Amino acid sequence: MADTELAATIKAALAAVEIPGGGDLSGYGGLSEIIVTPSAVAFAIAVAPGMEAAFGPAREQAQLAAQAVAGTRKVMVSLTSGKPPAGPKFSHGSPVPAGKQAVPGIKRIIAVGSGKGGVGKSTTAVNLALAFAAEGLRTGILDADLYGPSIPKLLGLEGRPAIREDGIFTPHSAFGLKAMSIGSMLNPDQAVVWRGPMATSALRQLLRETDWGDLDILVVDLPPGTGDIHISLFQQSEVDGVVIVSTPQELALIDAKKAIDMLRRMGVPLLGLIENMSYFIAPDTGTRYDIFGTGGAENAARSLDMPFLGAVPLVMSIRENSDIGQPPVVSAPNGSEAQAFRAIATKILAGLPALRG
Ligand SMILES: Nc1ncnc2c1ncn2[C@@H]1O[C@H](COP(=O)(O)OP(=O)(O)OP(=O)(O)O)[C@@H](O)[C@H]1O
Repeated sequence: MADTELAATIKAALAAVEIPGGGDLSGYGGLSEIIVTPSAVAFAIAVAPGMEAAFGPAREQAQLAAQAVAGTRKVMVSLTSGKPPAGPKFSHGSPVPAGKQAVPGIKRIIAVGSGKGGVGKSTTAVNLALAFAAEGLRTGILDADLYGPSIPKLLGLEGRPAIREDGIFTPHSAFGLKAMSIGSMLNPDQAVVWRGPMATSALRQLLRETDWGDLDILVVDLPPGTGDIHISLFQQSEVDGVVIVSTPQELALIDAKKAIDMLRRMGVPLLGLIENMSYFIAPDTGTRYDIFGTGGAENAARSLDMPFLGAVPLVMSIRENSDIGQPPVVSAPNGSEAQAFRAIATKILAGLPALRG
């Protein structure tokens, strides 16, 4: 069944779920969009404060009704309370929709995603965060790639984050960034097997139970693709925008397009596409080789009607310095790699709406 068809079938099935005060869930204004991904189905029921317990049975019935038609996909139904339901979909300038909560002290959140793994998403996230800090912004980075956390290595973080007496994490400090990663809480060789609810609750804790202080911007390094973590982050938090990293190959771009399509359907603002490992600079001669052709990601961005934010070359020094926890933006701030990341960061900042509150 196509995703849209499945969402419609689930919505129809929710007509059998009665809600407090009369009426059925299918026609209820607080029912969110039903998000269908290859492995999951998620939606939220927004209720007025104090009505959570009354809506509990409806949530359970909704879960069963959706699971009955969702096949092997995992169904996640969350009950959220806050502002009254309904109203326009999230967009800048409009109030925060029901269920989405700003993180106190953090003015802007941008997430870095990719269609497939290994395209340099985490490297980009770290260097963009450092470039924002170099612009004078108080910046944090959150490693939400719980299945393959690489921020500790990229920033050379050592040890576990301190935990205050009230259970709140104190983030690591690295090159002027505040940084949190589940990676610093695991043994180096520990295989991470997160089941969906565990992963989403771990993300919630890392984001909301960390003493970030006052930040102008928090960069979130997402897992590749789209899954539970994305759904949970975008449903629960006000994310100002997502940048997508892709390499120029056709296959990587196809995956990037799929992720972009899914994010659009979640109503997440897309800030633009970055092409990483775009071209190769020979270390001995400095000659540029367009090994994958040119303009692939730029054309893809145009066809997707989203900004192209810039290209980062494939350079040995990026890999070498990243592997030893010395990202180019701080280890060689005047080098061409650092300049490439800084130019992209400037473009992202120019495209962001004014600071919240
Ligand atoms: N522009 C670049 N030039 C050379 N090497 C790069 C470049 N960008 C990333 N790399 C290297 O490619 C590897 C993968 O990068 P990274 O971990 O950032 O990718 P990712 O997309 O976050 O991967 P994952 O799916 O594991 O999260 C790393 O070894 C990194 O140092």
